[in-house]
Amino acid sequence: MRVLSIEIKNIYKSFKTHDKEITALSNINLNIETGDFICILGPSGCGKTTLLRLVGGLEIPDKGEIYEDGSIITGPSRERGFIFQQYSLFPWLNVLDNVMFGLEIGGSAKEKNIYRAKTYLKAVGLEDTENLYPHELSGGMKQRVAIVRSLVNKSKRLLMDEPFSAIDMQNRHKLQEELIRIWKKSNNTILFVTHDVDEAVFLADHIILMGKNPGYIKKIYKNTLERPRKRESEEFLKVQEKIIEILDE
Ligand SMILES: Nc1ncnc2c1ncn2[C@@H]1O[C@H](COP(=O)(O)OP(=O)(O)OP(=O)(O)O)[C@@H](O)[C@H]1O
Repeated sequence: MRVLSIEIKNIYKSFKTHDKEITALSNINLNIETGDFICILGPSGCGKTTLLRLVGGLEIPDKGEIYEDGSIITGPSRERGFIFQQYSLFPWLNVLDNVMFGLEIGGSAKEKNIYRAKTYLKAVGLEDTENLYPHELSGGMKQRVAIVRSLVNKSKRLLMDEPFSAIDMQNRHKLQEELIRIWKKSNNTILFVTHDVDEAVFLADHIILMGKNPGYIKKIYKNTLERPRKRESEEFLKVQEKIIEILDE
């Protein structure tokens, strides 16, 4: 049986600026099942980041509720690991300490966490970087460390806001493949904001297509392409075309 992980009910969110009020999101409803890979796709300003921040508990809705495992989200939690476009590592800590930040620092729990951290770092090809500092890493390596940090923190949900957009295409594709591998193993629920159709089609089970003024959900597209997905396949291109068509409507 599939279990609901996040339930978004009738959400409205606006922001006041010095001279006007902007409605960022209007009447958003969405059910996300445990283990689902969701991509949120839409034009600039349609409220993708706002929606992710609401789920993260970093913003409070004006109206409506968001539930996590049946309880209303009222603030941030370790259950939800946030990964931003801007690298969110502490520059004064090395890779291992960044990954371990916030975890128990004593006794057998520490030993276990170090073991977990090292195992995950190895899984994403970062086993030789434990003692390096963020400025010594590439953008892709920094995002891998941020993902590992969420996993070591046992976040059941990863909230990712255009995490690979500053990374060159070849490495971006590699990171997408790694993320799929990690996701399959962990059964995490992932919400991934992107403005890149190719990325959404490659990653998502469900693509949330948004429109703007004010931000709303245009369509929830169920992406049934078989995995591993091949960008050059006819089916992949067809889904891409379909998505672009809906966005342009
Ligand atoms: N803190 C804020 N104060 C005022 N307005 C805001 C704030 N955050 C977001 N907005 C406005 O809400 C709307 C949605 O913004 P949001 O960043 O969620 O969109 P987005 O789809 O993520 O855009 P992009 O793809 O450009 O990152 C925009 O009009 C934006 O200007």
